[in-house]
Amino acid sequence: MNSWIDISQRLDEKAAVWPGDTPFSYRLNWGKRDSGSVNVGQITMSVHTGTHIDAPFHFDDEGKRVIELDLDVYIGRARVIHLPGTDRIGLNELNSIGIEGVNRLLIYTGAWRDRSVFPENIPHVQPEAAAYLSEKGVRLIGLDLPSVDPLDSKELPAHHRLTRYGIHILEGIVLDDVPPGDYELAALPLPLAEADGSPVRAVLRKCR
Ligand SMILES: N[C@@H](CC(=O)c1ccccc1NC=O)C(=O)O
Ligand SMILES: [Zn+2]
Ligand SMILES: [Zn+2]
Repeated sequence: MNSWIDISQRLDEKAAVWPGDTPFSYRLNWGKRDSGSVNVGQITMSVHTGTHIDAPFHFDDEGKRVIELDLDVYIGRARVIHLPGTDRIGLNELNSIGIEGVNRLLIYTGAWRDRSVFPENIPHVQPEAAAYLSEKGVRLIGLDLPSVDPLDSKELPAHHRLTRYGIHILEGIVLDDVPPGDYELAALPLPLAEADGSPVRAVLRKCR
């Protein structure tokens, strides 16, 4: 039996959020003692907290909402690559590794070290990489970072360009202990009808 590797961030009140965004909270609304039978909780969070996917509606008013996203993208064979110490993910970086025929590409950068603190600086995806990625077959890109664009970007060029090329975005994965190679991935969004993003439980299993 091959066991699944959890590559999701833990969700508790220590989870780092985008500056000014809603903190994560889980609250027991009804205690078993009050209800007589059950504990019933409530969560409050930004959908961009921890390990999550972006729907195009996040950066485009006309873009797809989470429920409209193709599920095939989030389950299936994925390649993990390591780009430690890089400040950008562009054609040079991707070319030197080779990603022919890869449909789901997960990138370890190691740049977000302390996940209880929102990072100050992160590597970003160069928009020019989107065409190259799609030509190679990539339909999902996942990073161990809170965004595919620089944190101070308002235009979000990588988000837009990736989406234009049919590449879906997975952010905040944890690849610290995952060697490069081929895996099966499952990282399904919740069936949120209107949302611009969704938390996911992302898991990998080594392909044999
Ligand atoms: N684009 C970011 C999220 C983002 O930009 C954001 C998330 C929550 C609150 C504010 C945000 N951006 C504000 O400029 C992301 O990739 O998830
Ligand atoms: Zn996001
Ligand atoms: Zn994003």
